[in-house]
Amino acid sequence: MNRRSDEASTTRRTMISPGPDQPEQGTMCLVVIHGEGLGKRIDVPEQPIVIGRSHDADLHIPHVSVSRQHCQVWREGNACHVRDLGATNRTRINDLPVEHGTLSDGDHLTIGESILKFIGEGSVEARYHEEVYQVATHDALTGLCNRRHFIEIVDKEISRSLRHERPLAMCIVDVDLFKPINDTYGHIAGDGVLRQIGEIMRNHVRGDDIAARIGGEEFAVLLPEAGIEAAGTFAERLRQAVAESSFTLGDQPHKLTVSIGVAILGPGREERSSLMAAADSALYRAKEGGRNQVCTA
Ligand SMILES: Nc1nc2c(ncn2[C@@H]2O[C@H](COP(=O)(O)OP(=O)(O)OP(=O)(O)O)[C@@H](O)[C@H]2O)c(=O)[nH]1
Repeated sequence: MNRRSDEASTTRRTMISPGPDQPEQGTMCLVVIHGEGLGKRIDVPEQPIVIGRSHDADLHIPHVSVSRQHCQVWREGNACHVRDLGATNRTRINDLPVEHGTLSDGDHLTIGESILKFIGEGSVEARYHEEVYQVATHDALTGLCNRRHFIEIVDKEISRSLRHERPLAMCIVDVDLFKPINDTYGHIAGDGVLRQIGEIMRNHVRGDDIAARIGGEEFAVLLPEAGIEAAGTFAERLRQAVAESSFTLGDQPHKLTVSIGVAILGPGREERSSLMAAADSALYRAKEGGRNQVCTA
């Protein structure tokens, strides 16, 4: 028997994987592939949506080269239409300035110095961009929004609340005495605690509320349409839920608490920095007051 046929008779083939799952058919969308807003993605609906520098734009690109209301896009059947809204830097499709045009799969739409790629319906690429965007905007440990994404949402919600004269509240949540947990049980156990607190937060926010991990053991929740009373009630429920939970550390059940600072948008607090500073100083008072409590600004 020659060597070649010997190998052939003993070689086994192992199927490691049948291949990727059948990708879901994505809807048509635009993804920022260059410049400010990198990774942002927006579906193209039938109702026109606005891309621009304004916080009110459906796709907000905060860069000086982008006009406040730069262009509109909408779908009609399988076609994606674009209309320039009189932008100083005219909207371009595949680098040609347009007043009105349609996009085909893979076309580039230039908005100021940002370039968006159009991905037609059913393209596998849409899913890839969704996953990249998810990674870029979420915290890997807890799955909540990351700080950068949270800040973008806060800016947008502040602008919406001021325009419509609607309430907006922010809670900053800090784990009490977390350092001793790390020191006693190690960082991996500490990470497990953060993950569990993230899960409790996810179970408590609803609708349009946004929960985020904004620092090591610091979390935040933005509550659109909530005044001080509603936000305080939410924060108290969250505080209780954490206090009533059991955390396993070193194979033993443990109790943990959080302190929460709450602030609402209002005079002197009409910017992200002042709103966050107010929630932060309320949190400081909660810590000073003995922890495991909610303080409002
Ligand atoms: N396991 C883990 N620990 C982290 C992470 N980020 C920050 N920390 C730790 O979080 C701890 C924060 O401790 P401090 O800010 O001193 O506060 P504290 O012990 O929680 O006390 P109070 O806030 O006053 O109640 C530090 O030990 C950091 O090392 C993380 O991602 N994972």
